[in-house]
Amino acid sequence: MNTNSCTMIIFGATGDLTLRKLIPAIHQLKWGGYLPEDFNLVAIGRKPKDDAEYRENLLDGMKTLTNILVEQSTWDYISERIHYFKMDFSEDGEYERLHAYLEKNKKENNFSSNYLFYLAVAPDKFGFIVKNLKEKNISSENGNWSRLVIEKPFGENLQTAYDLNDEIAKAFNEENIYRIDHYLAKEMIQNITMLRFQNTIFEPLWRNTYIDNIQISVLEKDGVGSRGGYYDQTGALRDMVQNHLLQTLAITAMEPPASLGADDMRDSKVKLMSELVLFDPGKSKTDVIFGQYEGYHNETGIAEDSETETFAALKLFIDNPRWKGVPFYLVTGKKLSEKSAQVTIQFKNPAVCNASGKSNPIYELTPNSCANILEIKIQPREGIHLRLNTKKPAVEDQSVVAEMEYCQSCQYSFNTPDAYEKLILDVIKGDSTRFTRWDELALSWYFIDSIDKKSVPLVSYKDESEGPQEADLLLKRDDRTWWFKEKIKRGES
Ligand SMILES: NC(=O)C1=CN([C@@H]2O[C@H](COP(=O)(O)OP(=O)(O)OC[C@H]3O[C@@H](n4cnc5c(N)ncnc54)[C@H](OP(=O)(O)O)[C@@H]3O)[C@@H](O)[C@H]2O)C=CC1
Ligand SMILES: O=C1O[C@H](COP(=O)(O)O)[C@@H](O)[C@H](O)[C@H]1O
Repeated sequence: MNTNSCTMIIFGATGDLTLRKLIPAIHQLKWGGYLPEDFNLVAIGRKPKDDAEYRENLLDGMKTLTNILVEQSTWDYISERIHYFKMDFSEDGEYERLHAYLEKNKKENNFSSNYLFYLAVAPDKFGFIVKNLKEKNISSENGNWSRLVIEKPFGENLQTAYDLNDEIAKAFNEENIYRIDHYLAKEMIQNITMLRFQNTIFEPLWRNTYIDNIQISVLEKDGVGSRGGYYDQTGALRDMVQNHLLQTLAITAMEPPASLGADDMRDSKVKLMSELVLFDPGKSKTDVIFGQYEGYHNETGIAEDSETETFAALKLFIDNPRWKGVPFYLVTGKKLSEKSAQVTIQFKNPAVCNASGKSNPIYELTPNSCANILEIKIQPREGIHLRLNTKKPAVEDQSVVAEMEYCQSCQYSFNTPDAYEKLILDVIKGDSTRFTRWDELALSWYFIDSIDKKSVPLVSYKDESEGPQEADLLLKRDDRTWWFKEKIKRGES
């Protein structure tokens, strides 16, 4: 048995995720020499196509939707191993055909008996597919493995997430379930752990004594595109905040784990997730802002009277001694003026700045520009930005801000693997460190469910703007500003 050989079976293989992320990731894995030799991909879609047409669609998608450089011999190699299987996965009867197809290919074409099932489908389809995989006995035998990769969002709220988890647990053991959150595989999100725990200058300051507030912003330039049907049922809170933003928050704010191993890391994140609170759940109205871009109703698949939020900003707290009193501001939205993601840690003002303000000749800075800032840049540019106060070289004493920039993507751009490459390889190797455990997920839903969505008014914002003004007021009330806006003003990436 070759544990690294694999037959990957993608449900939803004609969809956006497969085109934009999964196939490019397979291409890059092969190009980098990481794809197992014994690899085949069964691509399940309901549209009538043959292999040649499907492979052509994938190649077009890679060329037009991604910026990867398609290498001809790499593409020739993987495209031969991609097999289109027409199937309507909402029909029970179809699974017997799939079973027979896999068995036949195992015998005749040496397909590996290690199965990687990838559910790149709308969340309401997860349970049905998994139930049928189990009932129709589509799994590996004789010491081979069957692993299940489930996309996000995992459920629509705490209850449906529980129901889904129960359904999946009937078919797969926890160690074979890989709940994906691709932000966990982004280089700079992983780097947060290194930065905190491998630099003596940060960890002692990582607490309310020294930190004023933390901001996590994930902004997107694109609108909903071809995903209107899915997105309109989901909204920004469930599409982005429940998973990517809360996971980023957990990694930023968790207590030091006992080790950097999968379970210790996840134990620390679980503890943190259990401590998330809105200042006052009754205050969803003021501490949560929902927006919708003006052109949203013109997108395909959007209900005429849709009130789905495409922008969400919120202020929350972590109820533990380390973070008591420190607000965390989260923001995400579509159709904004730029695509970027960052975590910004604003330290407290130095005493001299607070005490004297403009009357002190040393500090002619405004309180905002006085604060030390540590910015972890996740995308598009990966890196770290640190803002320090220094003395301006002059006869008189004056301070000046020194902006220190480390551009990681400038140094490593060609070698940095995309998140999906790392995640697919992790599944093939059986390493679940970068995946979400059930208890983390349940707690994140518990927090999201505490937001009284109905009490939050929906405001409109201009396409390609910086979001609704109401989001500014959320910080202005606290005498603060969004750091991502400061960056846009200065034209930084
Ligand atoms: N797109 C992205 O950037 C990201 C997506 N995700 C997650 O990935 C999952 C998939 O998203 P995405 O690819 O965007 O969704 P799409 O709507 O683009 O794709 C869904 C796919 O499922 C297929 N499908 C639907 N019903 C059936 C059926 N009964 N039988 C066979 N095939 C069917 C569709 O086929 P058909 O074309 O015939 O309708 C389509 O190929 C979601 O859970 C999403 O949250 C996560 C991160 C990023
Ligand atoms: O999970 C999702 O993520 C993408 C954004 O991912 P990124 O890696 O490009 O930042 C988002 O567009 C999509 O709506 C959501 O489902």
